Amino acid sequence: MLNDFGAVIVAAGKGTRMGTRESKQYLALGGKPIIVHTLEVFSRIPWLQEIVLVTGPEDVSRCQSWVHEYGLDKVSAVIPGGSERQQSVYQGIKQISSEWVMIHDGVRPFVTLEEIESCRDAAIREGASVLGVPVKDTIKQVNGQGLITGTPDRQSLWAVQTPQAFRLSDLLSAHEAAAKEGFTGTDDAMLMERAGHSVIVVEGKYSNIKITTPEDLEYAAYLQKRKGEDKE
Ligand SMILES: Nc1ccn([C@@H]2O[C@H](COP(=O)(O)OP(=O)(O)OP(=O)(O)O)[C@@H](O)[C@H]2O)c(=O)n1
Ligand SMILES: C[C@](O)(CO)[C@H](O)COP(=O)(O)O
Repeated sequence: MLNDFGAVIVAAGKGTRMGTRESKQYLALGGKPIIVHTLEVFSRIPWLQEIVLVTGPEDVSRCQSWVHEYGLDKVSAVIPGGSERQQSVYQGIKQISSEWVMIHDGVRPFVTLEEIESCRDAAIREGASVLGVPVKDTIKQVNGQGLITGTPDRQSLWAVQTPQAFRLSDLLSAHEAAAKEGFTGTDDAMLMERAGHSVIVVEGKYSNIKITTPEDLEYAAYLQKRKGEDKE
């Protein structure tokens, strides 16, 4: 099929910055695990062919049960990830059979269909795309002693989110090159940039938060409530 898309949802992290005993992607939000909310958003996308869910090795079976319990029929595989996000993504993309792939963090449950479609359209048009938002703060470069060493021009700074969308073959090669060179990046666009690809940023929304630290949970609860009210 032309321009067919799959998604890899990565959820194999330990949530060290959250500090809860249960990894953050399994914490309940409005009565359901955060990861289920994220999977539900992608499961409702009519043009998406397949979803690969990457979890911690010890969580594969409970995630498989949620896939059945919540009727997440687009999930084609639930597989174990690696110790770094990059390894988890690589394991996931090896299972994708579509021409294009979107990578999304399992802990970004508030992404909307509109944002996902903007990201998809930009990838088809430009070859690779990521969602992002202009930074609101002034950003400083600071050295190990706490001294400011620079203030980059804010006009050029964006906080990058997921999804990030790529041609599968390009992303596989970029991951393989990074692994060969021992490079670890914090997102997939970084690997594509290193491999010489142009990646376009599509303006998303500030509400597409990555649930990372305890204060994010309160904001997530607020966003979830607002989402429920919007549906009423
Ligand atoms: N080895 C890893 C590390 C991260 N992730 C996933 O990548 C996403 C973004 O990562 P982050 O928020 O950094 O999650 P954690 O690694 O779990 O958090 P921390 O860095 O605080 O430990 C999350 O959905 C996380 O589960 C993953 O699949 N495999
Ligand atoms: C991919 C990402 O969500 C973009 O903001 C982010 O880079 C993940 O990195 P983290 O530092 O592991 O949260």
